[in-house]
Amino acid sequence: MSDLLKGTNLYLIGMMGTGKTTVGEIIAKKLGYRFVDTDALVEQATQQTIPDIFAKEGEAAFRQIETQVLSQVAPYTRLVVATGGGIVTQPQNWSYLHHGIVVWLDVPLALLQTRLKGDSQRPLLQKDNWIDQLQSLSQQRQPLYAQADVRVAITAQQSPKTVASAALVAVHQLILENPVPTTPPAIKIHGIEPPNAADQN
Ligand SMILES: Nc1ncnc2c1ncn2[C@@H]1O[C@H](COP(=O)(O)OP(=O)(O)O)[C@@H](O)[C@H]1O
Ligand SMILES: O=C(O)C1=C[C@@H](OP(=O)(O)O)[C@@H](O)[C@H](O)C1
Ligand SMILES: [Mg+2]
Repeated sequence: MSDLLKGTNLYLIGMMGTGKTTVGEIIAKKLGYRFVDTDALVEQATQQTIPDIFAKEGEAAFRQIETQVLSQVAPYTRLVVATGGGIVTQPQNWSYLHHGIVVWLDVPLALLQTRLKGDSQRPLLQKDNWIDQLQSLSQQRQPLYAQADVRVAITAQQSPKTVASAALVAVHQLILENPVPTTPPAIKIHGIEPPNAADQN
């Protein structure tokens, strides 16, 4: 499986609470890839927690840092990247996400509510009507998550390990259908003929 991926990064997307951070680490171990989490990288870069960044600088500032972190991660290979749930909302982020294979962890709203009840680390949910907010964000983002290469539909019975296996099966299937090229395809720039692919080796 690792061979078929040829170092291509996996980006996990999905709503808060779908398990991107938890499952991403397991997938990375299974693949012999490194694991990174954009939220952790944002916290490392700013030396602030996510709740503090939202409180002191606001969501727009957080999104800018998130994009910067994503852009710095994208040139690396052999990574499983757990993203923050809102990464899909910034169109420029997609140019980085599409460097790799984008995997959507899709969890029913009711299950997300169970997992996120009492959470204090997700600033967007720190309000009395957090369930409405979760539902509204999920609805708004649905078409964005649907731009993923692969969707993994998750039920309450699936442990993180089972979800990781299901995600890898789905990615494997995708690669069998669309093999990752060994060399990038030649690009034609301003009418100049690309060199013969054989000459590039
Ligand atoms: N498959 C699963 N089964 C049960 N609990 C899970 C599963 N995946 C994640 N969780 C739990 O749900 C919560 C949110 O998981 P997390 O990995 O932080 O999600 P995300 O990074 O997508 O917001 C955590 O408490 C985690 O332990
Ligand atoms: O959905 C979102 O907008 C957010 C999701 C969080 O990450 P997780 O999806 O890992 O919880 C974190 O980036 C921040 O609180 C904003
Ligand atoms: Mg996370």
